[in-house]
Amino acid sequence: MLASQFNMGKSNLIFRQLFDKDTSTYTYILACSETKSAVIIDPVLECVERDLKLIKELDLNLLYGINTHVHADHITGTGKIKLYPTCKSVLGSKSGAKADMFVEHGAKLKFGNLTMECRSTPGHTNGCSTYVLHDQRVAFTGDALLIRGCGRTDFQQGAKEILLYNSVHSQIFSLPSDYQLYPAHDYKGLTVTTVNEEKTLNPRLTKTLEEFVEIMNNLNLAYPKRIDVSVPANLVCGLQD
Ligand SMILES: N[C@@H](CCC(=O)N[C@@H](CSS)C(=O)NCC(=O)O)C(=O)O
Repeated sequence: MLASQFNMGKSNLIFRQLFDKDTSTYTYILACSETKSAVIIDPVLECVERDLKLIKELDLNLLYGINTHVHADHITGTGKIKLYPTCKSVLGSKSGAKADMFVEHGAKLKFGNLTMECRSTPGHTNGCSTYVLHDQRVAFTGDALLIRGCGRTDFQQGAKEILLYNSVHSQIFSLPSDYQLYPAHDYKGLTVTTVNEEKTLNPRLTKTLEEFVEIMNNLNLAYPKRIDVSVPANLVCGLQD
């Protein structure tokens, strides 16, 4: 069964998980089935036509284009999606980038009869946010927590291993263990995890803080290929000329 067909708690959530294979990025379309009010999380510029086509086919009314953070590996699609008349771009208040709306830790975003809580989860970047739908028992973790991994901590705002470790433990691992977690990327073909799975199986975040710092300092990842174009564009929300 596809993740998008799971019945997640209350059934008034329309849920679609979309994938960009060039950057291994997940984009999510979420909507209230009663009102058709919708949000899109982490759209990729090159996939905007696909996303808007689906939004139209499902007869949704897009309210928010949310970026979980300022991405370094791809240009966000929110600048282009904002051409959709009712849509406002949304970013965490500590992101240091442009957006129509900034959300603080603890803020609630409503779309139709659904409510999403914003939790600040810095470390990969300063403005990283995780979005939680408590009634549906799901959270969208951006790059803070990946399936059996986590976002790197070696660029943008510098070495932030301790910050990321504390963010994940205090804001994501503190959620009930059955909550499903959807990341912004997966590089191994996985689609979804749970709080319990990551609390017990994550090879980085189950370690002590000292061990975590050591692991993160030895990832030896190549810089994202498109970082030099992506970050400047995303600082202005990927806005189109
Ligand atoms: N090869 C990709 C970039 C891969 C990468 O660095 N991914 C980031 C998230 S996107 S900035 C990351 O945090 N990875 C953590 C990990 O453990 O893989 C490219 O060139 O774009």
